[in-house]
Amino acid sequence: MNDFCLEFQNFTLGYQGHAAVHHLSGSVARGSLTAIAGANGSGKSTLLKGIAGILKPISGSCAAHINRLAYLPQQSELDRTFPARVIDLVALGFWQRRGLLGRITLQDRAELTKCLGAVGLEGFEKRPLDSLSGGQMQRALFARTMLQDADLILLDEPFNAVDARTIADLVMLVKGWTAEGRTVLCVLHDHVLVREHFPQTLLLARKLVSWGPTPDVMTAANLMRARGFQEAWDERSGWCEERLAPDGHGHCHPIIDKREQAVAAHV
Ligand SMILES: Nc1ncnc2c1ncn2[C@@H]1O[C@H](COP(=O)(O)OP(=O)(O)OP(=O)(O)O)[C@@H](O)[C@H]1O
Repeated sequence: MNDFCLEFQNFTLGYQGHAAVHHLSGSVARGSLTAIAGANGSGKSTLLKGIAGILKPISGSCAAHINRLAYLPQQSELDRTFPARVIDLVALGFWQRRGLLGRITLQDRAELTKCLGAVGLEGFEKRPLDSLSGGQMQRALFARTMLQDADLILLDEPFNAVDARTIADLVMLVKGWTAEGRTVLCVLHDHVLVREHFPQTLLLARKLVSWGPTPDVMTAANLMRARGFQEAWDERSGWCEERLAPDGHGHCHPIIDKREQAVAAHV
């Protein structure tokens, strides 16, 4: 197997032909734990959606050398009013193995109970989802992720609005996954958490600012560069234009570049 789990080549993603992540190239090592950091609107969720295949690239590619992928979106994207119980949500983790209409075996049931125990939700099987606290919901989603038995796990702000104890428990689980050889990419806003627990960081400001070992990436200079790029990038000027090159191939042209250079020159 390839030592790399993901390989990006000029990977460019966006909406309605406008790029939100520009020309990303590089590789993610198998079994690595990477934080994806950046300001609001810097393209972090867009990147995860591109890796998960929910969003098709405008240009470039992302080669995933994996068997199974698990993607945990932001909680705000989930509908908790759906009349379902914890067991129904967590059992969805089996669908890649059993199919959507597949029967859950006794062994599956035991595995599910074990995963609920691992996230501290023993006995919660029959609780309706809308009765869970934010932290309990996040624990249930982590249990579902565990059941997916994926070799690439994408987490979008999994520690938002959960207390310190829940964060500590969930971080332990994530570290356990990478110890098992799984690769984890995690969108995070909390720089303290990033520095403390994530060996690798990818810092985005719609384009790549820096990527590598966390102490090398999370420097004051890089964070200032990221902020500078982001501030320069207002909604009007931030979009890429899809242009046709003379050979007829579409090309994503970041019209912000001159403004970025101007801002970067001042920081
Ligand atoms: N469905 C969509 N349609 C159009 N534009 C979108 C869509 N989703 C995101 N965008 C835009 O793409 C840009 C990047 O958004 P994205 O959600 O990836 O940022 P983010 O770094 O995850 O932000 P946050 O930290 O606020 O969650 C933003 O300008 C956003 O408004």
